[in-house]
Amino acid sequence: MHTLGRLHLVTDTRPGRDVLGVVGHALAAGFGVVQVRPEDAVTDREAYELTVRVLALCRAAGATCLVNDRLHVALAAGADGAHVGADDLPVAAARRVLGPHAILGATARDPVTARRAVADGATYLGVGPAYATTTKTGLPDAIGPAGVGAVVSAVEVPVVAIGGVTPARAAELFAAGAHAVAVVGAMSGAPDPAAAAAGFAAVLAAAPPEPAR
Ligand SMILES: Cc1ncc(COP(=O)(O)OP(=O)(O)O)c(N)n1
Ligand SMILES: Cc1nc(C(=O)O)sc1CCOP(=O)(O)O
Ligand SMILES: [Mg+2]
Repeated sequence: MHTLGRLHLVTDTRPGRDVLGVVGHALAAGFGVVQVRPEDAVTDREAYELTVRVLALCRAAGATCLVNDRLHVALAAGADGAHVGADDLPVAAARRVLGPHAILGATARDPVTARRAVADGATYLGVGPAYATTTKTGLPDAIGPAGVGAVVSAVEVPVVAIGGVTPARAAELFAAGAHAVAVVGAMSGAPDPAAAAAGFAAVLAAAPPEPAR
């Protein structure tokens, strides 16, 4: 049984978004993980201050707080771990920076990359884009539930599906074996984030139990 939460909110620091408000709605609905993902234009000082505030909300809710890309921010703020991808520190280097116990996520879009990331020290994999997304540009084509399932079959660590995830699609991804889903736009762009969060929680409650691993 994997202990990582199964609903991940990834913060949206684009202008006009209510970052902390959305985090609050997600945590209240039972999201177990918040990943702080500052846009590139966000300074380290701002990223650190945001992480400290998100971490406090996570601690109060018993949730996990991760930081995307900026390992020094994760360490300085005392977050639970970090996430790296192809343009960030290599997984093995990130593991050396974070130490042996931190949660370390790595992006993997196929089974070969996934196995290598796990061998290098990743404790979970972010796999996508599951569906088309407008939140991040320059991504390859969507891999769909089947592509996510191919990675699930290749590794023992939890797979977190990301990219275009909505409540309806989350159900498909859980059925394909994803341990968790990670969400940006379906929460931060929702007219009613509390209702959106409740929708994700309802889908998780109805998901089939994971097979013992
Ligand atoms: C859960 C999860 N999966 C994938 C990503 C993407 O990380 P990366 O490929 O490094 O891209 P950026 O998010 O840094 O633009 C993620 N952040 N979280
Ligand atoms: C940050 C990110 N990484 C992806 C990947 O596939 O690696 S997809 C993505 C954006 C996800 O945003 P939304 O939930 O709004 O589609
Ligand atoms: Mg990255």
